[in-house]
Amino acid sequence: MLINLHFFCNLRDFAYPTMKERVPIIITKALDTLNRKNKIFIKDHGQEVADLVIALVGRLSKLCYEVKTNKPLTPLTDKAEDNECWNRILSEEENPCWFNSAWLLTECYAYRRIMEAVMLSPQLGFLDPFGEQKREALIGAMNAIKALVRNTQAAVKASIDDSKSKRHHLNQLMRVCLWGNRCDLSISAGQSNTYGEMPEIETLDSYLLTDNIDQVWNQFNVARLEGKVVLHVVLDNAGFELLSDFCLADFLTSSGLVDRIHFHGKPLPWFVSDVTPMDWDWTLDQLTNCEDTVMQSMASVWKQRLGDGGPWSFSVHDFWCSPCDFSRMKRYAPDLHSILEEASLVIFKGDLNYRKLIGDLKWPFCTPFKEALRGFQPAPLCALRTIKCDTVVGLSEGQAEKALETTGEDWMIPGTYGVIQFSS
Ligand SMILES: O=P(O)(O)OC[C@@]1(O)O[C@H](CO)[C@@H](O)[C@@H]1O
Ligand SMILES: [Mn+2]
Repeated sequence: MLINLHFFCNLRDFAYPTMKERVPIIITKALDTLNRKNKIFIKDHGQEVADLVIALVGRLSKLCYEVKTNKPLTPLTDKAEDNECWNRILSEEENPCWFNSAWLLTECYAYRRIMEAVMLSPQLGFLDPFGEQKREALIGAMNAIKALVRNTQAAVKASIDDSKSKRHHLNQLMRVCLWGNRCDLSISAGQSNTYGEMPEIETLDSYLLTDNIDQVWNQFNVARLEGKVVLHVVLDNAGFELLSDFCLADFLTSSGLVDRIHFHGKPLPWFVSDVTPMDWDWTLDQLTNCEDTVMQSMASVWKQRLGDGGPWSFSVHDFWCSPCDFSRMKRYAPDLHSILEEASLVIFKGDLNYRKLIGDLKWPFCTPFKEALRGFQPAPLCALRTIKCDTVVGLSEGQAEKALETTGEDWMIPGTYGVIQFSS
């Protein structure tokens, strides 16, 4: 059994610079944004709310100081639904503090404390400390999105009654969905890192370390023989990545490969870029109201599919914003686990979801993906993940060493490499 193989804040692990530098930068960027918009808050919401935002900024500065000076992790004091679960988990830790507790706990706790600071003033319920960054990122990605939407339409047309073409375009769009995960504001500590035009997807294949697309294709066909094909997508980042998820979903639905798709978002602003219900609605509104008629019509179809009785649906669950890795889902969120059990396939997007799939443990690189799941298998699942922290499994002998040699010691940090890993 793996013991003490969690990430802690020692100099060797990426956990250290994340907690020492990047999380304080992310908190500071959030409070700076709120400070800068004080006049807008007065204009839009009145002096009382603006004063509450000033108090919020004070709470965020205090949180930043606590992180930097390695203070104890304190129980949550807001009245949110997940408060009791969070405080139970914290109470199970022995003297938890920022630099001595497991990284997965402390990093998730940091984002939950940011939202505690907001939710302590119920009148600020409308506030997303990362909203401005996510909106700017989407607007900055509009050219790439215009190209992607057109490519998706062409893929659907080319795939009608042509299984070989369907297979080829699935391959393409799964890759776009994977590499779209590089666009994440937490790793860049808020610097927008969206693409201009999406680079030719094949040129990125040399960075794709595991490609289980054949098993994904096979799973769709096996599920088709058994009846309805139901896909669940556990979303990650808003902006370009969410559009790549929408386009993959559009292709799968329009080509008849999949009958129903359920998307899982986050109930709270999370790791800067993650998709909240507000991001979901705002993104669809941006596209249906933009001047580009192709995007407008595509997004209108998506909105119809999300309507009553449509084939698409969206929901959130507190568990996605808990510090629990997914092997604990059955115990901490049995309702969510049984929802996933209905799926023909569950796609998990991004790095944090991948860390939770494998317990954020320091596995040997060649550990089989299924072994690293440690029993978490509500349904056949596929991880689409660009590597942004120092753990990965399912590699073949020598791959990690080659990547290290080619790219240098930080090869696992900026999302340069990716994996498409399937387990059933
Ligand atoms: O889940 P995502 O959006 O792909 O990445 C989340 C992330 O940016 O945050 C953590 C480090 O701060 C890592 O898991 C990863 O770098
Ligand atoms: Mn994310």
